[in-house]
Amino acid sequence: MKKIRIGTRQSPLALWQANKVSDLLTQKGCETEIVPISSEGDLNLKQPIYSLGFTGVFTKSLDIALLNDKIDIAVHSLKDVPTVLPEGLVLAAYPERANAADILVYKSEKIFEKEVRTIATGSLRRRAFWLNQYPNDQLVDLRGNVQLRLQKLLDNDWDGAIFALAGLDRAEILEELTAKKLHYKVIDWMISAPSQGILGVVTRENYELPNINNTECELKATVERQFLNILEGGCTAPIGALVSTVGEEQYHFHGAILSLDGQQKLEVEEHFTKQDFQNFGRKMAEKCKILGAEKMIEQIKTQLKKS
Ligand SMILES: NCc1[nH]cc(CCC(=O)O)c1CC(=O)O
Repeated sequence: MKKIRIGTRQSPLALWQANKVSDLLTQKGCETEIVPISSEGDLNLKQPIYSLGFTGVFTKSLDIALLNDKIDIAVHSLKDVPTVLPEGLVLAAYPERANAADILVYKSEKIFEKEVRTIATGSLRRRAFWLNQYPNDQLVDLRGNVQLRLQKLLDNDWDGAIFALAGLDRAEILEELTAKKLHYKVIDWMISAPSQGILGVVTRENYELPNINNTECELKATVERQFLNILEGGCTAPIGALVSTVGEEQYHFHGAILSLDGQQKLEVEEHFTKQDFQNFGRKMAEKCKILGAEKMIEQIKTQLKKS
């Protein structure tokens, strides 16, 4: 059998993820080769992500490598993968999900007593959720891979920054925080990004990938991404969605859309069973629309165009 060429971004987190998929394929008896490729989202760190002008800032160069047959599969953090893939490419496997939570990394326990905090994040969703909870806080933009972002937190006079627990865990940085005199806490009231923590493997449509899929992850990803796809319709909006397992073939959905300033929040929450998962993301998105989500999206689009 031919070697499977695994395309990945070059950040330590991306390489960890690619190696994870490589191990799974090796266990299936395949030979693999890691092919690092740089992405627009990694090269351009000056502009906020949403202002780069297209979705897929982290995935585009890997999509092109796939379509040009330079690689056989691309490994991504699924939350970076747009809900609609380029013609000819498909999501072929969802191998695992790490903890989906967002965490606050901070410098001092006094942060919780302050009246006004300065919090760094590059994510519209994290910013909006944070402002919803702490309307007086200052939010500053923060870009770069997780190592770079941690360094920027240390170099600046900010109180804290928000990260995906999965990212710090996989890049093996959680253990390093104490040595850097940093603390962290799960932000349990923040709804994570659709498919946060899930690994996604993209291939060409006709490519035969050995089975490394995890059907539980696929179910969760499908529901969360369907919710996102139907609500956002091609814009970048503060949207959270998380499916949790509550029993055998029993799940809980929690989703929300917020205004950019965090002042408005539409939240939906419901249980469902495996039998109903195919259309459940859509059902929850329609429920948000009835509550007024479309008007919020229009406002967000207008505000983002102006900024
Ligand atoms: N946009 C960057 C990105 N893409 C995926 C992760 C973390 C891993 C994951 O959520 O799967 C991160 C870092 C972060 O959000 O702090």
